[in-house]
Amino acid sequence: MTAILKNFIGGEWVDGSGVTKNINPSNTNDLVGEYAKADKAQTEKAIAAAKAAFPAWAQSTPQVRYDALNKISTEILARKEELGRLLAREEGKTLPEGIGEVARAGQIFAFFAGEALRLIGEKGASVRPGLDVELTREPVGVVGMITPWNFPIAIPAWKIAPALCYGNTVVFKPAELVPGSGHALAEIITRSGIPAGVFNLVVGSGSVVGQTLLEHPDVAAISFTGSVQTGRKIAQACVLSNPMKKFQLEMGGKNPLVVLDDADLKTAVEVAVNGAYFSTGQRCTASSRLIVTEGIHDRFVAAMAERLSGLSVDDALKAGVHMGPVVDQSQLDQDLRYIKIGQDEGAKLAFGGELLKRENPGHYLQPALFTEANNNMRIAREEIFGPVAAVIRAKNYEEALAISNDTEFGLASGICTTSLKYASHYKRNSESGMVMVNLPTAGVDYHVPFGGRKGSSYGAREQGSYAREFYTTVKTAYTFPG
Ligand SMILES: NC(=O)C1=CN([C@@H]2O[C@H](COP(=O)(O)OP(=O)(O)OC[C@H]3O[C@@H](n4cnc5c(N)ncnc54)[C@H](OP(=O)(O)O)[C@@H]3O)[C@@H](O)[C@H]2O)C=CC1
Ligand SMILES: O=C(O)CCC(=O)C(=O)O
Repeated sequence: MTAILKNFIGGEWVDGSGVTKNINPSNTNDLVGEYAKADKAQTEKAIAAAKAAFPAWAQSTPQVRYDALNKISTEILARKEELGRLLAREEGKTLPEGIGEVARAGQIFAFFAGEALRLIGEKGASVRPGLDVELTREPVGVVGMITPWNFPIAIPAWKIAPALCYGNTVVFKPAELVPGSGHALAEIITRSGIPAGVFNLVVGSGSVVGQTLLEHPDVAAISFTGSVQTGRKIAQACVLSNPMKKFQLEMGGKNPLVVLDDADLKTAVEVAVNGAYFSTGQRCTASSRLIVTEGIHDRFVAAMAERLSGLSVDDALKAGVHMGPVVDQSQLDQDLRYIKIGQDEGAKLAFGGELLKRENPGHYLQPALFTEANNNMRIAREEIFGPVAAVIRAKNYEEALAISNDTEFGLASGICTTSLKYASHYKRNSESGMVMVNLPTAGVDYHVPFGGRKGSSYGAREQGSYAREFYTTVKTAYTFPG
């Protein structure tokens, strides 16, 4: 019997009113852990604790915040192998991917430790004689964080670190499917020296914990990453709440990767395989539309099929595995449903798409590659969120660009080409928040803005110093010295 891991509310570890089980998708007989589920009343307590802690934390010195964030970073980085193993075990990323994600979380805390020292206001002349104008940034208040299962430590890190850095207090709800990494992060945060109530962890469902955060008048802002469907509900709730809440939404993608005739074939295949299938394709930045021009199309498809046949799909913790399992049965059902939809729509399943059996029972799916797809098909328009990509043929660069932009999403996009002219044109004209040249659409730096356009994102950018737009509010002060 393992102990049920508790929630952290107002500086204390507390029992929940239910339990959520964390199951290893590589081996569904393996119980990773059991976690106390918070109910509405406990979530309200966490909000009250965060509200009470806010005035003092908002006034804390940059040195205090630097020290806390730096301490969190140091512990995460020192334990990256162990935490990476936990992450891979609960989410199904491969071990190197899990360790990489943990390292990224540690680096994010280090970055925001430094940011705490860099937050300085501005002073300027007034348009009226004799007056001074000062611009300062103040924290927003209690921030509710609702995070998804696909990056169980990096996404919480890139929300919690800036929130604390700029003087906000936090109520953090990890995805119920993968609470382990969020819980481990919370333990580390509790050892950082921050006062009780500044950071609170409430594991529980979106419909209870998430909904309470959305409805509560003392939550000033919501930072959300997840599906478009839930994102819309969050936007609505934040606008209808009284007072209205600030909110930021990072949602889906249907990210294009354009491959031009002049691309280096080997590079294009590596970029496409990484972008579409690594992390089991469960990245909002994954390349799910591979838009390939006529002259390279057949060679690209043949090379992709060959490369995919060499990928090892197995237990995320096994050495040498390229792709772990799908996160759970419901996501696997969604992937299989879309594979059937693609076939029914007339696309050709050129590789994969079948369930795989491995030593232990898990959600193993052979990466699927469709060809002969067109951009009107559902497999080219709707986010699948699994290891499924579709090749769409284009006559030339101009048509490839038009297809690339013909989507309701706009998170990431990429192009493989050796032409400076096309690369430059694509960077300027691709309607996405992040553009990659000869690089996978997924996999980004932690010190620069992350976010998209159109249906992919709403509100201020996350990550890097741009995160301050969301986690602070600007005050304009006028002084007449007399
Ligand atoms: N763009 C991205 O980064 C991601 C996109 N997705 C997409 O979403 C699909 C479904 O995945 P899923 O995890 O269910 O995504 P959701 O959008 O449902 O979940 C994301 C987070 O929102 C919470 N949530 C759900 N409903 C509510 C609500 N009514 N009020 C407040 N919070 C809520 C969830 O809680 P809980 O799940 O704990 O109940 C979770 O913490 C995927 O197949 C994929 O297409 C998923 C993950 C990330
Ligand atoms: O591509 C990345 O590095 C980040 C992807 C991401 O944030 C997501 O899938 O939610």
